[in-house]
Amino acid sequence: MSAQAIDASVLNRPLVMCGPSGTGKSTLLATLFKDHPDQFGFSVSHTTRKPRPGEENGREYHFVDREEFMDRVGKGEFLEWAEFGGNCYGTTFAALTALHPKRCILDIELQGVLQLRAKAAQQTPPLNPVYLFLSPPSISTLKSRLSGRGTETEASIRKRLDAAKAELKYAQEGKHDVYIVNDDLKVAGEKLDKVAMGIAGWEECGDKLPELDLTELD
Ligand SMILES: Nc1ncnc2c1ncn2[C@@H]1O[C@H](COP(=O)(O)OP(=O)(O)OP(=O)(O)O)[C@@H](O)[C@H]1O
Repeated sequence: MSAQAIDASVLNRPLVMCGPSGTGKSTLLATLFKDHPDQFGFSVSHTTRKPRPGEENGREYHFVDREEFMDRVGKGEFLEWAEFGGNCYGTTFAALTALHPKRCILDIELQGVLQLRAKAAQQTPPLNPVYLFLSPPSISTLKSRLSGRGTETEASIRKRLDAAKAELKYAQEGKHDVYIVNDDLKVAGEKLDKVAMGIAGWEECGDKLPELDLTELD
């Protein structure tokens, strides 16, 4: 545990990790979780896709059929949901509550962030997430990280770059609480640590969003 003052009230606020695919969210979160075991929790999402070998209901996902999923959508249980490739995916408010007293970390895409923004304040008790945007230092770095990861096809990289454009455009509106530029992994990691642990001064420890030319993503 850090010797610095911790703002306890902030730990009740879900931390929403935003940022384009390939910026380094998973890499930084893996270090955060390793450095602070049992302090944070990732919510288990619901999906209508079939479990893959080795996946367990309630661990990787809550696996449900479309009828149940839509029933839950109708009841307003999801803080965000979307359909990808013919399957539905979403996060319920209950999945967040289940993590208590661990601080909940959400890694969601722009559409999810927008839904969460619209619904969070209406919950009882109201949810007051901290929205953190992880920015690449440049568009060329983002591209090279995405292709360097070796996990994506050309088509999937194209899709991710299109989505990155929307993510970055939205970030430029200045609506996130904190921006961190992931240039040097260690420096970015220290900042994420401060924000996630709610260490006094976390709101001011971020970076200025770099001026990125989004046409480089065309
Ligand atoms: N600061 C950094 N310097 C150099 N390479 C980095 C840095 N941060 C991340 N990377 C590398 O960039 C690639 C993308 O990182 P990562 O998979 O964490 O991105 P992500 O934002 O979680 O993407 P997705 O949303 O698709 O899961 C990885 O190969 C990772 O090792």
